[in-house]
Amino acid sequence: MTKQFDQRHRQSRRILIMGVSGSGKSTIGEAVAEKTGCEYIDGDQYHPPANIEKMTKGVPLTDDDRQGWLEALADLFAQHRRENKSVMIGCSGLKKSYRDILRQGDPELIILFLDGSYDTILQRMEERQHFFSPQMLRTQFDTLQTPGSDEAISIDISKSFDSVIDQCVSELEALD
Ligand SMILES: Nc1ncnc2c1ncn2[C@@H]1O[C@H](COP(=O)(O)OP(=O)(O)OP(=O)(O)O)[C@@H](O)[C@H]1O
Ligand SMILES: O=C(O)[C@H](O)[C@@H](O)[C@H](O)[C@H](O)CO
Repeated sequence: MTKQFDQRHRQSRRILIMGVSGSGKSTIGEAVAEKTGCEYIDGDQYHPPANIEKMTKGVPLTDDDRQGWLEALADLFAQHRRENKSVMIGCSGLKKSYRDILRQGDPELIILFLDGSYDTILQRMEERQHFFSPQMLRTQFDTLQTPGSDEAISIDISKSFDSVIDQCVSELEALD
């Protein structure tokens, strides 16, 4: 078991946990946030109803559909930064330009990229109940602009659930 962060000796920080649909943002993000003592917010909660309706019908979102949603998440990062509070937000953040919008909320944003293959993620998606259909996974990979090591910390999600959580926690601890 990885040790908990000692909150007394650490600055607050804002963390984006990103990756295609089904990469584990909600499940891994919530567990990592809990272990590191920070709040977790699922970006899906901030989609306007029209976006959810579109995805439920199997229609991928466009840049325009995502614009206001990304701005709302950037505002959340900014609010936490102003209040000197830590937060982790799960958001696909597929394109560099999307991550640039999110960084407007915090230029020092820490990014964890949940990196996995199409086949691994497809299998996991097929085993869950969710409004986002596995048939749309290909479009997520088509849109994804993989962040380099200068932009994000890459996490290998092919491993077990606990091992992925431990990877995330140790990477964050290493930043302390
Ligand atoms: N390392 C892992 N090993 C096995 N299953 C995993 C692992 N990580 C996540 N999962 C499972 O994969 C599925 C997808 O994870 P999750 O719903 O957290 O992804 P997500 O990125 O939040 O998806 P979405 O963006 O569509 O909401 C879940 O059923 C989750 O339990
Ligand atoms: O940018 C996008 O295409 C969307 O954010 C999707 O990735 C969904 O929000 C989500 O991941 C499905 O639950």
